[in-house]
Amino acid sequence: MSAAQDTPVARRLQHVNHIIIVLSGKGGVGKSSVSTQLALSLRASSPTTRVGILDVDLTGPSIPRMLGLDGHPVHQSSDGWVPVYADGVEARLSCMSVGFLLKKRGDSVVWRGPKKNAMIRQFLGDVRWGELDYLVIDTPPGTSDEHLSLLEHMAPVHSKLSAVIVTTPQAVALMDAMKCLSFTKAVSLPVLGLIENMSGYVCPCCGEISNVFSTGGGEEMARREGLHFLGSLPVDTDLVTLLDAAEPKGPESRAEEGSFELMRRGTVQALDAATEVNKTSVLNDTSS
Ligand SMILES: Nc1ncnc2c1ncn2[C@@H]1O[C@H](COP(=O)(O)OP(=O)(O)OP(=O)(O)O)[C@@H](O)[C@H]1O
Ligand code: SF4
Repeated sequence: MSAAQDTPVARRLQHVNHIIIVLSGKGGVGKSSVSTQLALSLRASSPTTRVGILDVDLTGPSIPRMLGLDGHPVHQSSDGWVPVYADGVEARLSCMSVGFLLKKRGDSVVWRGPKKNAMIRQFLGDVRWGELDYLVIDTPPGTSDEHLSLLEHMAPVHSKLSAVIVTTPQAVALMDAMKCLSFTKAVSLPVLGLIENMSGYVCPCCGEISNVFSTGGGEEMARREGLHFLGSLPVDTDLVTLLDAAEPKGPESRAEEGSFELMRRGTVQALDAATEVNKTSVLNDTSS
């Protein structure tokens, strides 16, 4: 690590292998649900895989609720903040969110850019993530102060930083997803691929998938833009029940299910492909 890179953020992230930033152009498309399910699925991929999930949706943090961790206290140790473990003593799914710091559920954060930036720097520089295979970061919709702060602190010190974009199939959501994509190009953030959420509806009686809205728009956008398509997730009433449940639940409850497993596999394959490209370009750079 060069002196310029020896920052608190660099020290905290040096044992984090991949960082996946989850983006969506539009609000309410299921970005937090996808972040949660991606983290759960990655954790379930092997008995030793360790995953962190950082919620930087500062004005609307929903990860604690989705993981059944609402109201959990955060411990401050002499060596920084201890993340909240969604799986108790196993400690393979750690979580940090501004939601843990609010006095009560439903309180809101009304901060300007500099204060948000300071909070994000603190999350990245003070949380004791330890060794992680993946750190999944849930962000607010659109591209705002939070996204710029994340990149400002992480891009100079971490080489395996990438994004996934979540969209729904409707044209308005796809237009906003395109804006997200253009943001990633402007800031040179590699995109692993696109996930289409709320793609069809799973009948709770027979499991049949019906296309209530349009479907396939995300896949079409991925093809057009030369992105990996990481999978489509149907509207699933079971998922709403699980995510909205106030009671803590087993964190792997949905992880083995088909569409999430496909999304996890798509993401891991895209990460492997991106790592290969990096290796090849490093080899080319050194041989020229
Ligand atoms: N595939 C799905 N099937 C059924 N319900 C879903 C699905 N994806 C998300 N939801 C539900 O839609 C609502 C919004 O989801 P979520 O909070 O993940 O969206 P978001 O894009 O993160 O929102 P925000 O813009 O507030 O950050 C939640 O109630 C969630 O349970
Ligand atoms: S999908 Fe099948 S079970 Fe569901 S409402 Fe239609 S016919 Fe009934």
